[in-house]
Amino acid sequence: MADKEVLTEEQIAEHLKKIPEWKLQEGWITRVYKTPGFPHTLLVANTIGYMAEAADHHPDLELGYARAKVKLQTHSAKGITMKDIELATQIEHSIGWKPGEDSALEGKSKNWVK
Ligand SMILES: C[C@H](O)[C@H](O)[C@H]1CNC2=NC(N)=NC(=O)C2=N1
Repeated sequence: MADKEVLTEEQIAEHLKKIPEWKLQEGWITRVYKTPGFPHTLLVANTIGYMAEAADHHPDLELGYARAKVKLQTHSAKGITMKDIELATQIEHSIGWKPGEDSALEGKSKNWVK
């Protein structure tokens, strides 16, 4: 099945153009979210946990006081597959979401996750 095929470095680079904060690093695609502190770090971890469970595909997480590092690879395929690209894209959209300019919601302006 196509979603189990290991992607080449060139294919990965092409997909990462759409989520440019993600990098290929030693066989993983990775992203560091900087947070204003530990409570937000845990919110990030929980949001990612929910996505991972819904997807039945799971990243490694490294949590610090004000950072969450996310690492994805497909263990069963021993490489990066479309499962990793799709979950990274979903994580990026979920963590990066904020109400738009025309929204009724004000949203948090400062001290948020980057
Ligand atoms: C049965 C279950 O779906 C598999 O073991 C899944 C669970 N989550 C997984 N996550 C990741 N990153 N790689 C896998 O190979 C993997 N396998």
